[in-house]
Amino acid sequence: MDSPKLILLFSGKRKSGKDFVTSIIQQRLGGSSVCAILRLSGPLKEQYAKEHGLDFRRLLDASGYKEKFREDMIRWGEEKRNADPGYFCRLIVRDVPQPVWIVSDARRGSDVEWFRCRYQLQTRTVRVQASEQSRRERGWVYTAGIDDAESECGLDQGVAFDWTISNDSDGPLLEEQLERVLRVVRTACSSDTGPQGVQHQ
Ligand SMILES: Nc1ncnc2c1ncn2[C@@H]1O[C@H](COP(=O)(O)OP(=O)(O)OP(=O)(O)O)[C@@H](O)[C@H]1O
Ligand SMILES: C[C@@](O)(CCOP(=O)(O)O)CC(=O)O
Repeated sequence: MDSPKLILLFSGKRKSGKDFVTSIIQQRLGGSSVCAILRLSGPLKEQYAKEHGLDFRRLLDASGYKEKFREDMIRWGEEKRNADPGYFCRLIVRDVPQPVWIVSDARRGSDVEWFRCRYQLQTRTVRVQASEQSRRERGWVYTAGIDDAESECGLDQGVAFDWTISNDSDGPLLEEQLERVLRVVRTACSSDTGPQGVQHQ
């Protein structure tokens, strides 16, 4: 099994900026040769697109396309997860050589448990927070059945996040907040023993 030095599990509501923030972290760490961004929704969207004759690439981007199918994709993914909660987790960690893994879309307690159980020392959790106003400005529209369901609310309680990042244009500077996370990642990467004893700040 591949053994990463550090795994950052990101979660946050729709349009909080998970993709935006994780991509900055990847760039700051030196790009995709050092840091892999893994999406639980990647294999889900790929299989869903195949079965339903959809455009997989467009399901991955930040446009409105994926929103047309979100409710049904959630239902479809939950069927798989109910049968096997680690189904998508196992798929995304296959053959990942980079020392730092970012999972950009943890949504459920079972996602966090899966990583903590297998990579106890390496796993850290990061919450991306944004106001409803910021999220609306980025295109979010409240949708009953999605925004009040497990896919969006599964990690609202029950996880003591190692870091919470505020991603609002009128909030604390993003770069300064990310620097705290980056310091810990760099320390873990430069230590022979990995993240043991590396404290978050
Ligand atoms: N701090 C920011 N400054 C400028 N644009 C931002 C910022 N954060 C997010 N955005 C933009 O807002 C949009 C939504 O962000 P992003 O796709 O990262 O959110 P997300 O949490 O991954 O959303 P979803 O889960 O709904 O796909 C994107 O177009 C992104 O570029
Ligand atoms: C179907 C689903 O994977 C869509 C995720 O899309 P995105 O991370 O918002 O691009 C959400 C879920 O798994 O509950």
